[in-house]
Amino acid sequence: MLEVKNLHARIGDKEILKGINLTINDGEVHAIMGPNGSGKSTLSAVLVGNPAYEVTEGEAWYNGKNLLEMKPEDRAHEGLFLSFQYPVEIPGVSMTNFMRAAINEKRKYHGQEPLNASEFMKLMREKRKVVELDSKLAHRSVNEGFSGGEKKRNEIFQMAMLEPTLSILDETDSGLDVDAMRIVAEGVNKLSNEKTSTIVITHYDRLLEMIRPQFVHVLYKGRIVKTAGPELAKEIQERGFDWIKQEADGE
Ligand SMILES: Nc1ncnc2c1ncn2[C@@H]1O[C@H](COP(=O)(O)OP(=O)(O)OP(=O)(O)O)[C@@H](O)[C@H]1O
Repeated sequence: MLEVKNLHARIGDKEILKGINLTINDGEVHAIMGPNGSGKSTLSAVLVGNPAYEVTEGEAWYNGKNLLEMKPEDRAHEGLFLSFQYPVEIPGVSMTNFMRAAINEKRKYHGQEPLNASEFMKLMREKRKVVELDSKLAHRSVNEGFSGGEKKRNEIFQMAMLEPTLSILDETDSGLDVDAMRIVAEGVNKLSNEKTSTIVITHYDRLLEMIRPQFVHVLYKGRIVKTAGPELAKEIQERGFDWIKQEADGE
């Protein structure tokens, strides 16, 4: 699904990613943890093609394609999805129109006919049920005046609609309460299958208890310095990051 090799990236003259190596196979769920400022959000931004970051070295292959050479919108059309730490509000654009444009752009990219109004509404209804999104929210402007939890549910709804193959959920510091965490976790669990993969960026062991990743990575100073199973998240919760920092700095 995804193979990242020796990825280096910077913003301005500050190097943030300093050689990331990460392999994600179909059907796997990976968690990325790490102290504040270690580069977690930067990694997700670079993978989806945020132009603010410059890749200076390394490679990223996504289902056999050179991810770094693809335009950001094509990465999305190819099935990459990023859920933001802080979802944006788009006043005046209804969720329905927003999703219809997104779905039909993706269909066009794959040489498919656009969905007509009734096909689209049927899909909306189906997916709303999966993530238990209130129909009133679906008819309002994108995220406008939504509570934090409603924005999260809405993002998971967008994910359900777009059927990504690789989802990156950046939940670091997003201040999720227990209910919002459950929404994210249930959404990920319901939408996961053997052909999709997920990267969850989080500080919360609670979220990982619900999502159960097979791999937990620790990012520190722009590198993945430790990889283990879900027990690592528990250990970090109990012991913090200092011991991992010491191990990494001592090398
Ligand atoms: N636009 C920017 N301009 C300057 N520095 C930036 C910019 N974006 C990120 N950085 C810096 O890059 C480093 C890594 O930031 P990043 O947001 O990737 O960390 P993070 O691991 O996601 O942190 P957190 O856990 O606090 O969300 C930080 O030192 C940050 O200040």
